[in-house]
Amino acid sequence: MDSRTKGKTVMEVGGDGVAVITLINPPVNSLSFDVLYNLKSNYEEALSRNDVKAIVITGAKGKFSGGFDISGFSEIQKGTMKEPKVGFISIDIITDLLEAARKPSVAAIDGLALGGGLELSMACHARISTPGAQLGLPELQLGVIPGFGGTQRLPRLVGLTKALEMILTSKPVRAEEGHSLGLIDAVVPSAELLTTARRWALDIVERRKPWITSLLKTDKLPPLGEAREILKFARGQTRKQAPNMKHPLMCLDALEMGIVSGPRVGLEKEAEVGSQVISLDTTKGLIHVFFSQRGTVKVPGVTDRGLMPRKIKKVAIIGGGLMGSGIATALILSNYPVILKEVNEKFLEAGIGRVKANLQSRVRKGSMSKEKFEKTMSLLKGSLDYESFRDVDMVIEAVIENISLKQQIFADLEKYCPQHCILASNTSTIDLNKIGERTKSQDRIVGAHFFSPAHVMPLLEIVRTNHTSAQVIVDLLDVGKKIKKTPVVVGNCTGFAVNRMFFPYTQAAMFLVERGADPYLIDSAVSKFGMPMGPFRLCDLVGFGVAIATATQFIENFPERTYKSMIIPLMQEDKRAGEATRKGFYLYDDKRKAKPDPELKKYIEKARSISGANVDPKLVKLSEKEIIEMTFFPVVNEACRVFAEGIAVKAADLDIAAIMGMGFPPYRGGIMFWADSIGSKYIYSRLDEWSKTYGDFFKPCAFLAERGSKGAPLSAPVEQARSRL
Ligand SMILES: CCC[C@H](O)CC(=O)SCCNC(=O)CCNC(=O)[C@H](O)C(C)(C)COP(=O)([O-])OP(=O)([O-])OC[C@H]1O[C@@H](n2cnc3c(N)ncnc32)[C@H](O)[C@@H]1OP(=O)([O-])[O-]
Ligand SMILES: NC(=O)c1ccc[n+]([C@@H]2O[C@H](COP(=O)([O-])OP(=O)(O)OC[C@H]3O[C@@H](n4cnc5c(N)ncnc54)[C@H](O)[C@@H]3O)[C@@H](O)[C@H]2O)c1
Repeated sequence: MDSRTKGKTVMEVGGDGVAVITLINPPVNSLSFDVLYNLKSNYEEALSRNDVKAIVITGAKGKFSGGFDISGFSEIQKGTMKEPKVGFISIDIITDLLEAARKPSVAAIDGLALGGGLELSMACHARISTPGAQLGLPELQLGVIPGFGGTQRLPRLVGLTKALEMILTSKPVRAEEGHSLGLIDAVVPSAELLTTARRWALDIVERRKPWITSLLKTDKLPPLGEAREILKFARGQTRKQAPNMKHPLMCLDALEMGIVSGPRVGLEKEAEVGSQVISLDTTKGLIHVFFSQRGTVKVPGVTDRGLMPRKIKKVAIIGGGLMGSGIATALILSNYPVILKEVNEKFLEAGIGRVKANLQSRVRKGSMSKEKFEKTMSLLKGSLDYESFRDVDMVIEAVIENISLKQQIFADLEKYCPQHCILASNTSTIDLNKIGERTKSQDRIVGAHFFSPAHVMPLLEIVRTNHTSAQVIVDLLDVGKKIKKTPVVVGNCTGFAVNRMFFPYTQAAMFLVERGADPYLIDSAVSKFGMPMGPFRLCDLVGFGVAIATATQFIENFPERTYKSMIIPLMQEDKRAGEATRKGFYLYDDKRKAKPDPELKKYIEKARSISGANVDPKLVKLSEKEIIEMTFFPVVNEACRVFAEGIAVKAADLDIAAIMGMGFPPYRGGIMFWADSIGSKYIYSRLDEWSKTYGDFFKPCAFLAERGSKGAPLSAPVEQARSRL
């Protein structure tokens, strides 16, 4: 293969008259333009050869195709690649050359057929798949739309309602379900895939099997009036669930056009819309997230050294509270045997009970069978001492946030655990060097910072000190992958990456409220921006105890940029501690529904009199845009510090940390990507102005000042010398 080309197809013609065209573009046989143009020429050859009666399309190495090559979108966005004529691939090649051919084709699907991969297969005249293969159109998740005919063929194969569900949720179905839906014609074992597909193709030629053109099918489509109603409902839901994104509605336009005006017009609309969505800002953000998420496991100086992860056969967890039980759940769900240690029988029983409850909720929802529940629970053993720690490969400490307790535990672990054992802590804020101070095992001490609830939240911050060995990081990255977390490797400091970014966000909100801004308007603006909830609703959810404990760490470590507000401590004095006490910034009813509380004013006024802050008429009347800037620019400022200090090795890691740890909207690409879309110059000038009026909390850091003065992107790499990793 030419090193400049990305993938190819190969064609082999058998003695039976079947041409097998194989898609080859590792690792997932994505459909790059090179693959697609190769496919076109192979196809033309197959159609012109007299010794070819039928065609089978398949993918190399157990995967049909993961869809269009996503890097192609980035290249088109950057202008480094020219987009082909609108409709050239979907209409000229896939429809007019392939589907309308006078020789039939069958798709032989192993492993997966996603996005453009499934769309290509739907243009074939039959589809044979192996069991368990994943079939789906996940394009909306990337900010694009199914653009190789998927908006037209999927509803015609599986019906409008199911097609909408698959497209709007981006969720794939397994081959067995695909078979019952009519998407797949037969499911056969891997070893029989090609022979069955070849035979099927010849049977179509011989008219022993039907020659089905998906685009012309109408039997699964509802009558027009009903279809319009279904689409109207889908539009309403989409507007509610994705209010800041245009591409899902544009996708529905293409789908509707095909139903109302026929599939050819639908294909044209799909091609037009497909090309328009590529340049949307939200699409740029989502595509950036796709690659950034996969990039977090590439850590310079760690993962490029040829180290192989060691096998972790058994894990011990210390502390079966909220976090320990969640971590245990995540591990046993991925088949790791786990020992859970607690202080006494009562706490141990409670911890195991929490793990059980986590799994039982899956059984109740039907996503876990009773047998699987029993089997999974059998991987968990309780313990009250360290005797059973003698053969564990990794320990994760998750006791309360108390330095001397953690120091004692790590000293004990050094005595009982084998020498190779990884010693991890789930601390949210404490310096890991302090935790390991009483040991000689600094090279195997690492942070494994999970987020609550640990068995649900997708992020794992892997915290590395200057002493942690690369091998330990490689091992933990592997565990992270096995338990289906997205790991981000960060350096050691108070709050690491996520909590450091989180802190100024709530602080800024408190600052604004003390100067007269309405907390409920702030929450509403932040939710509209795309966060799952505003800062005040979040404080209520997390609880004021946690909020105060975290604030204390920040006041101690970063006093020069901490805004000290008394609102939360004053409420806590009055036994208002957030949602758990049914009173915080909001009042909560039995169904946990939040409603504004007029009494809140009282606490704000009292806090204002303590801090000496005055109501500022400008801040009382902030627009939504100004609220977003005043709450998120301080976050950008802190993210810049984290980046400049080398706590994060790549700006894109902070994007993923913000999305998965803070709930920052993925379609904005993450905190640094969003900041660059606004421009460093503007962010710097706003913070600089506020710091002059309101004090050092807003003061732009040196990194932001330097880049802002030049208007340079914040995400451009920091010189290696300054990076800590
Ligand atoms: C006009 C166009 C119309 C069309 O309708 C649009 C589309 O088809 S849009 C597409 C619709 N399709 C989708 O949205 C599917 C997107 N892909 C996925 O969901 C998962 O990657 C998949 C399930 C396939 C494998 O999961 P896994 O086993 O956990 O593995 P992994 O996730 O770690 O990936 C391994 C490597 O493969 C890379 N790569 C993967 N796919 C693509 C791609 N399409 N392209 C390029 N690269 C791709 C990935 O970056 C990574 O590279 P690296 O350098 O090693 O970091
Ligand atoms: N709660 C969160 O949202 C969150 C998120 C991320 C990280 N963390 C961190 O996780 C850790 C645990 O937090 P949590 O919320 O699960 O606390 P928790 O109070 O719910 O649980 C702590 C558990 O540790 C047990 N324990 C105490 N000493 C022990 C010992 N010597 N041996 C065995 N067990 C012992 C306690 O009995 C208790 O059950 C803390 O370091 C915290 O900072 C918490």
